[in-house]
Amino acid sequence: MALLGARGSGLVLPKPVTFVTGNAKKLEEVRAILGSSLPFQSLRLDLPELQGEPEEISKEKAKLAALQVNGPVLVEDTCLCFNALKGLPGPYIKWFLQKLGHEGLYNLLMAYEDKSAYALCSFSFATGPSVEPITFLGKTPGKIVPARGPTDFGWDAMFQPDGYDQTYAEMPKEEKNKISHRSRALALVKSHFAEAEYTFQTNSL
Ligand SMILES: O=P(O)(O)OP(=O)(O)OP(=O)(O)OC[C@H]1O[C@@H](n2cnc3c(O)ncnc32)[C@H](O)[C@@H]1O
Ligand SMILES: [Mg+2]
Repeated sequence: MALLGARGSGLVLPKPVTFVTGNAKKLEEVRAILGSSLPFQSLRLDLPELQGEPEEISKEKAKLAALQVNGPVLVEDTCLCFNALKGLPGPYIKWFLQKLGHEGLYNLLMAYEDKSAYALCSFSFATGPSVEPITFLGKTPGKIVPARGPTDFGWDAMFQPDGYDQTYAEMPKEEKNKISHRSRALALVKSHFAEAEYTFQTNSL
């Protein structure tokens, strides 16, 4: 056995971290945001869509992923929360978007003057299947608008972050990645890894 990344005095992990998601667009953003700062591998897997509070959903997702991978995993769950609807659709946004589309989602807010919303990303990291995951939250406030821009990533076209006159979909990717819910949560993930100084075990041939 040899140790990789042997700068650390932290916990030795049996394998590299695997980011588990069924969403190629998420993976693309996670790659762009992390760059070479936190090496990881990815596994395309549709984990169950759970119910509950965002942090709990994310933690449960990490436990399920760690069982599949049998090693360290990173997962995330994303919510889109309408303030007028007391945070709904929240973690159920995937089904709302799938059934109602952008227009139907916007129409949910027709009866309300308050179009404010926030995007919330909950990353969870588990070092293995029998270890309690740690969660990192990132939130970006904004408002819900009729769809503008490309519609190839979820609800990007209908979310306009505060302080911008473009929707996430209209912004250059680098701009979204600077201020997004995902990048804010990943900044905390990065700090955690910097502090924890994990080292990774690898088989040396
Ligand atoms: O396998 P996982 O990682 O769960 O991928 P998913 O697509 O099922 O994702 P979620 O369960 O977190 O559901 C979130 C929904 O919000 C969408 N979404 C996630 N991040 C987004 C972002 O940054 N911008 C726009 N839509 C996003 C995503 O396409 C889903 O419809
Ligand atoms: Mg999902």
